[in-house]
Amino acid sequence: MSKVAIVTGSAAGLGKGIAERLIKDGFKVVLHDINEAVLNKTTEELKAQGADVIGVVGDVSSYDDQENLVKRAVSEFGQIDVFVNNAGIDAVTPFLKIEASELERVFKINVNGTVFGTQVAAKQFIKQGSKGKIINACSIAGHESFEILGTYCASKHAVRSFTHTAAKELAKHQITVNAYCPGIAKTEMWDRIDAAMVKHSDGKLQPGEPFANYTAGIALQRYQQPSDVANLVSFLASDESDYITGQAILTDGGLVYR
Ligand SMILES: NC(=O)C1=CN([C@@H]2O[C@H](COP(=O)(O)OP(=O)(O)OC[C@H]3O[C@@H](n4cnc5c(N)ncnc54)[C@H](O)[C@@H]3O)[C@@H](O)[C@H]2O)C=CC1
Ligand SMILES: CC(=O)C(C)=O
Repeated sequence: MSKVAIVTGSAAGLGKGIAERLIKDGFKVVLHDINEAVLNKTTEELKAQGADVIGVVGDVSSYDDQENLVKRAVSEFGQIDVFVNNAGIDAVTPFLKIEASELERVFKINVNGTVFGTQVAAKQFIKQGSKGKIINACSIAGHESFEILGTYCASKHAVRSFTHTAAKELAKHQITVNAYCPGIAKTEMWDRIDAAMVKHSDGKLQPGEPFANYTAGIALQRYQQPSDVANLVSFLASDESDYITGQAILTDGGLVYR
């Protein structure tokens, strides 16, 4: 029987790449995103390629939406095996200008979203009496704290911490919890980060320069493709990773060394 994976924030970017790879690996996939129009487009695109997918609209920062996501997955496909907490947002602000609204917005999605996704997935795995795999989007920013990315970095450090705690508590149910930590991938997220870094540079940086500066530090001398990230998630979603839990694994072409 085919396994079932849920991937949040999978209408575009890294989440879409992960969904495509899991489909190739033989999974039925539940796509999920807050952006209904793009989600519908991606769902139709993948169905047209023969994939067994459904799309569910929702906001990861809402526990009810996450519960509904699992309910929809189970009613459509009968069970779940893998839950990828991929959805996340960025923020670029000099430290002295960080406001409460930014902290709340970013933590609600990146941290609360990951915690709620982990909770609803784990409850379903326990109900099924099956093993399960929870895979979280962390980042190089969950291992290192970069200038003017303070809120984002703190949220990803929190994701790494919750990955450790959840792994320890859920291991007795044969549920593993791991995280993938990408480096610099040219998705819409980095387009936004680049534009914001230019805005905060007082005319010192031109569009494209922040991205170029970050990628210049990559040992393998190229920026990341969604497929690079998906390769790691594919492994973490497979039985091959059964003896790995509580790890936040870097996939960054050689940028941050831990
Ligand atoms: N792009 C990069 O270089 C890196 C990205 N990451 C992480 O990987 C994950 C994916 O990043 P990207 O694909 O680059 O981002 P992206 O911004 O290009 O795409 C994110 C997707 O998530 C959706 N989304 C946003 N808020 C949501 C919410 N509240 N509920 C449901 N869906 C929501 C968006 O509509 C979008 O389709 C994020 O957690 C990000 O922090 C980590 C390291 C590097
Ligand atoms: C987008 C991201 O995760 C960075 C800048 O590390």
